[in-house]
Formats: sequence, C-alpha cells, structure tokens
Amino acid sequence: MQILKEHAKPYLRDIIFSIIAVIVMAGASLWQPRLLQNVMQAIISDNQDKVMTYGVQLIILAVIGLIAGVINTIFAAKVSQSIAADLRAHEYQKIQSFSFSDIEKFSAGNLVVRMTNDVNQVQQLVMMILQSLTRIPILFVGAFILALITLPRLWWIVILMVILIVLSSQVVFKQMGKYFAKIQSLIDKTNTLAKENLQGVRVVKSFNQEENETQRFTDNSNNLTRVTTMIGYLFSIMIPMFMLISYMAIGTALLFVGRGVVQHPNDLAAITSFISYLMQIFFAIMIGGMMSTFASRGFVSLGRIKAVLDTVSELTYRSDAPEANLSGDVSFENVSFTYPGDDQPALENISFQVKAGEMIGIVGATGSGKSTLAQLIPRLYDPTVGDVSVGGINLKSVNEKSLRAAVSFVLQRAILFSGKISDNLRQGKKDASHADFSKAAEIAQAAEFVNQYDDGFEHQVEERSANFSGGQKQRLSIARGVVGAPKVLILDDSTSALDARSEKLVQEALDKELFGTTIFVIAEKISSVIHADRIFVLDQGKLVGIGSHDELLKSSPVYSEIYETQKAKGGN
Ligand SMILES: Nc1ncnc2c1ncn2[C@@H]1O[C@H](COP(=O)(O)OP(=O)(O)OP(=O)(O)O)[C@@H](O)[C@H]1O
Repeated sequence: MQILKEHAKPYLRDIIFSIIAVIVMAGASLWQPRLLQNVMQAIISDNQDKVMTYGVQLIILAVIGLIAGVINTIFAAKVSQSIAADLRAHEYQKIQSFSFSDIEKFSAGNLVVRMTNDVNQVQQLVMMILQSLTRIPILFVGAFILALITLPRLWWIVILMVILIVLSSQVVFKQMGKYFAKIQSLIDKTNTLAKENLQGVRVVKSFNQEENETQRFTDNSNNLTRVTTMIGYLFSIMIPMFMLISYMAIGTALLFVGRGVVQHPNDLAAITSFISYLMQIFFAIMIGGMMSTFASRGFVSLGRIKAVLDTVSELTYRSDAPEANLSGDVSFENVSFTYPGDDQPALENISFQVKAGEMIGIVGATGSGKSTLAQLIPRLYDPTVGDVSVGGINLKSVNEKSLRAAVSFVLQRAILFSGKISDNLRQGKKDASHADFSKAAEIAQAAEFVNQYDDGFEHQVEERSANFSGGQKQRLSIARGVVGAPKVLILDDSTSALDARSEKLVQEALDKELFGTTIFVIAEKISSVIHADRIFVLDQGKLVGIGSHDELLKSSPVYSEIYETQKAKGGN
C-alpha cells in the first residue's frame, strides 16, 4: 500500500476531485428515493404544484448525479492510468539496474508479466478504489439509516436482509477469492508457454513438436477456462440468491405496509423509497464484496511489483569511485564462484594475471566454466570468493562507466535489437562516426554484406533480427563489440557461426587493428585459439593449464586430450 501512496502523491489534486465527485454522486442517489417519496405523497394528496416542484428537483438531482459520475470517471481514469504509467516506468528503470543474477532470480518472462499484466491489475485496482471505495460505505450507511427513518417500524426487515446477504456473500466471495488467486498463476504460465513456443518456433517446427506444444498450451488454457467458468458459476448462483433475499425483504415489507395502510396511510408513499433503500443496501453489499475480491487480485499484483522495486542488488557500484582510463591488465586472485542457488562452484580458486595487449584463448569441455570466468571480467557477477581487477583496480571499487568503456563482451548468442544496424553499433560507442562503423564492420567481416544494402548501416534490423542469418548476426555483434576500441575484448564463442575462412579473417583483423587490446577468445575448437599468446585450460571449474599451444601439448593432459579428440574428428 505504501508504494501506491507514494505513486499517488503527484496526483493528489485529481484524487480529491474524483472523491468529491463520488461523494456528490452517492449523495444524489441517496436523496432520489426521498424526493420520489415526496412526489408520491403529493400525487396521493393531489397537490399538482408540489408534484411539479419535487418532479423538477428529482430531474435536477439526476442530472447532478450524472455529471458527478462523469467527472469521477474522468479523474479516476486519469489518476489510475498515470499511476500505472509511473509504476511501469519505475519498474523498467529498476530492472535496468539489475545485475544478471537479479534478473535470473525473477526470470525474464516473469519480469515482463510484472511490468504488463500486474501493472494493469493495479491500474484497475486504483480505478476501483477511486470509483467505489468512498461510494460503497456512503451508500450502505446512508441507505441503511434512511431506510430506518423512512419506515421505522420495519427496522427488523432491514437488519434481517443485511445479515442474510452478508452471511451468504461471505461464503461465495471466499470461494471466489481462491479462484482469483489461481487465475493469476495460470495467466503467468500461459504467457510463459506462449513466449517460449513463439521464440522457439524453429525448434518446435523442426522437431515436429506442434502437437505437443499445442497440447501443453491447451491444457493450461483449459485450466484457465475451468477456473473462470467456476467464477462465472459462483456469480450465477450469487446474484439470484441475493435477489431472492432482497425480493423476500421487499415482499415482506409490502405485506406489512398493505396490512397497516388504514392506520398508516403515509406508508403508501414511504414504501417506494423504502424499497429503493433496500435495493441500494443490497447493491452496496454486493459491489463491496465483489470489489474486495477483485481488489485482492490487485493487491497480489502490487506485492509482485513491490518485490521488483524493493530488490536491493548485491552488485552495486560505488558512487564515489573516480572515473579512470583503465588499462587492459586483467587479474584474478583466488577467485571462486557459485551461481546463486547452486551448491557446486562453477569456478574454483582461479588465479592469473594478463598483461594489456595479450591474446588469451580459453578452452575446456562443455560446462567447464569458460563463460562464467568471462562474465566476471565485465562484472556481470561478483566472485563469491577472491578478487577480479581490470587496469589494476578491484572491480568492487571500480567506476561503472570506466569499466563499461574499457571492457567489451561479445556474447555466445548474438543478440541485436530492432531498429537500424547503426543503432546497434552505437551501443558499443554512443558517438561513433561512420568511419568507426566502417572500421568495426571491416574487422568483423560484416562490411561485405552491409555494403550490399542501399541504405548501408541505416538498414533496418527486424524484431529478433529475423532478417539476418546466424553468421551475419555474429559479425554485427562482433562489430558492436569492437566499435568503441575497448581495452579488453571478450569473444565468448562468438565466431562459432562463421566459416573457417571468415573466422581466420576476423582473427587477423583483430590482431592487426586492435593492437594493444587484451583479447579473451573462448572457443570450443582449439584451432580458434591456437595462435593465442597464452591458452587457459579449464576443467570442472579449475584452471588446470596455462601456456602456449606447444607448451600445453607437453604439460597439460586435459589440453592434449581435447586436441587429440578434435584432431581425430577432423578438426584442423
Ligand atoms: N545462470 C546459471 N545458473 C546456474 N548455473 C549455471 C548458470 N550458467 C552456467 N551454470 C553452470 O555453471 C557451470 C559452468 O558453466 P559455463 O557456462 O561457464 O560453462 P562453459 O564452459 O562456458 O560451457 P559451454 O562451452 O557449454 O558454453 C555449468 O555447470 C553450468 O551448468
């Protein structure tokens, strides 16, 4: 609730307007039956003047109620949409500051739901609060008191009806609340399934998984239908049940008024407003109950948004760290790393020193910790034990901007963003010129295909870079990595989709053009790193060998085994 209060503060004026409008609206609906009673009274006593006066008052009151309703809706919609937009923006901003492990903790799909569906739920919650929270209690208390004033001798009917409706609504709404909670988790699952399936559409199609995937989605969808249908059933039982109770109350009231009409002739006019008040009490309880059930869904969403906004990242940068022009020296001192939630370390006691300008190859079996080691250099994670330094500065006290400027990481999976090629390259250097683009594209062997486009670097990248081949994506991704002439460049298996010739050309260009840059090349194939100054051999998270290719062939059994296996398979 605190979070809602904070985000509501800038809209206090609009909130006050909407609440005033709702109070006027509730007042108008409460006063209408009173005026109707006066009209009836005037008709019974055949007083045409009074019929006219009260009639006009009734119309004015209806118009006031209508205008207040419109004003309330306008302000409530404005406030709820503004709060939702602010929440969404804050969540997005917060997520941008998340570390890798923070994102993994929630999962990317789940964060998307928290920014979309959950924010929509909160928007509806705010709308509901502004439209009903003040109106329902005023209506209930007002109609209750006015019903008792209108026909005091029938007080017991009012109380009995309230008790019966409240008791039965308790049972129904409790049941409904359970189903609403289930809906939220089913919507989460539906989103995840749809996202996974559509993103992996090529796998689904090539492995002929359409039927299985459709079945999984349909099962979930059927569950969602079952739960929403149950809510529908509960509604279909609830409304007639409440109507029955209120009609029984109305019928009993009519019976008693009819019997005593000779002694109490004024009751004839009063019964119309009494019935209206009974109906208003009934609606207030019903809407109030429904509101609390829907609201519980909104509060669950609010809690999920709060969890994102309140996340305190373990990986933070010191604000007082001075900016520095970091050199390409990289060192690891007794570094161990365990992924959050894992019990086995992915890296164990790793120490090395790399001088600026060295080219380091990193090899090892699948899962040996190559990518994990690389991710510690741009500080995507902090080591669990030990220290990592770049340019002689421990990353725990480095200036974030300086580190980003110094280290460039080209990921295993090339990811481009929709927009233009130039927009993607500028992520590597904000103020990159056309000459910078050309040079980077030359190094990454991307110039060849980019120059074929009429619009060159202004060529569009479609959503999920669907208009580029795997190799083209990798080349552009390498170009983005080198455009800012980083001091440290990490290529995490980033040439795997290139043919042998292009891979060689990229390596030669890197050697020539990025002279002075420390380059880490992670590779499955030894041929990709054979010319490195030094090669690091990883085995089950441990650094088991350091040296040139020839040295390692003599000294490292793990390296020799990988080499022999690849040679036997026909690797060059
Ligand atoms: N995000 C993660 N969460 C938990 N465990 C992880 C995560 N990423 C990797 N691991 C685990 O850490 C270990 C090292 O993985 P890593 O990706 O560093 O290996 P790798 O040598 O780069 O493998 P590959 O050559 O297949 O890319 C593996 O056991 C892997 O299962």
